[in-house]
Amino acid sequence: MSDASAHPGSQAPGSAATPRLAISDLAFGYDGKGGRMVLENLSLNVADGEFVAVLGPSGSGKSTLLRLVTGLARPTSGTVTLDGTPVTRPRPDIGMVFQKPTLLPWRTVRDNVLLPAGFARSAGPKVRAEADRLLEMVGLSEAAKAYPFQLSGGMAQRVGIARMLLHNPSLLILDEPFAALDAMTREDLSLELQTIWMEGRKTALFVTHSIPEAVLLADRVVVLGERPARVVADIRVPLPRPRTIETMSTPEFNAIAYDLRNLFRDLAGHGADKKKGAA
Ligand SMILES: Nc1ncnc2c1ncn2[C@@H]1O[C@H](COP(=O)(O)OP(=O)(O)OP(=O)(O)O)[C@@H](O)[C@H]1O
Repeated sequence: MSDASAHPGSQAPGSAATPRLAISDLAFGYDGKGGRMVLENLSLNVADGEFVAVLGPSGSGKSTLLRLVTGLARPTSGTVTLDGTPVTRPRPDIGMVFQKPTLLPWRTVRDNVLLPAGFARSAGPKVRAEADRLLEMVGLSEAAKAYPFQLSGGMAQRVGIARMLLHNPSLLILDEPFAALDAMTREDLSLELQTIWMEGRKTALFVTHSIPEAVLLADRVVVLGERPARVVADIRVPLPRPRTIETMSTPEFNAIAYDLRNLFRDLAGHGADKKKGAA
């Protein structure tokens, strides 16, 4: 099942195709070395321009992994390097989106997009123009002066995506960005994310609980095991791009989704009463 050796993104650091993002022998516990570890022996490489989805049982440490990759937390041991440089703090070339976009309620949509640049008053004209371009790209030009309470969940997440893109990051880190949305909006935004990723030639690491969403978007789906988590499977998704809603009804798509579903059943011990990590 594991396909780790077959893909350039899974080669060792320093090999012919040096990965953009190299996660090496990562360990992390919230209580330090003596406490119960969340991640252990976790290694994962992501190649330049690759879209990698991360699936795993609930509580296995997916969000924790993303916190380490973005520099919001430091590993107990092991390393995270981006373009050969250790990631030790949040940086402008790494853009992040979370399940809830955490918009400032007293600021307009436009100011929320401009938050990383210190709002409209302190941002220069170039950055303000970029915010307007991004708002147009995510279909929110007309809502630029609205406040977060006036937005639907999908609109709010679009603001979060535009904000993530303000400094044109080359690595996108997305933690269940569409989990709180209805099915149709979720599909629309997934395909918009694919466009943003393809047109911007970005690298993406994307956590989701949805097997179809992972297969629709990713070049590779990596699966984390139970806590302390490490990568237990690494599956290539060789479906042509751009993928569409129709892609989801092809036999190739369904075969990959089926394999992943079986893998999850194995991880959860087949029991109907056991918690499931993906749908
Ligand atoms: N700030 C924290 N302090 C202590 N323990 C934490 C903290 N944040 C998370 N944990 C624990 O670390 C483990 C991994 O949590 P994490 O949120 O990374 O998992 P996850 O795979 O993203 O979960 P889910 O799929 O449910 O979102 C869980 O057991 C959680 O209770």
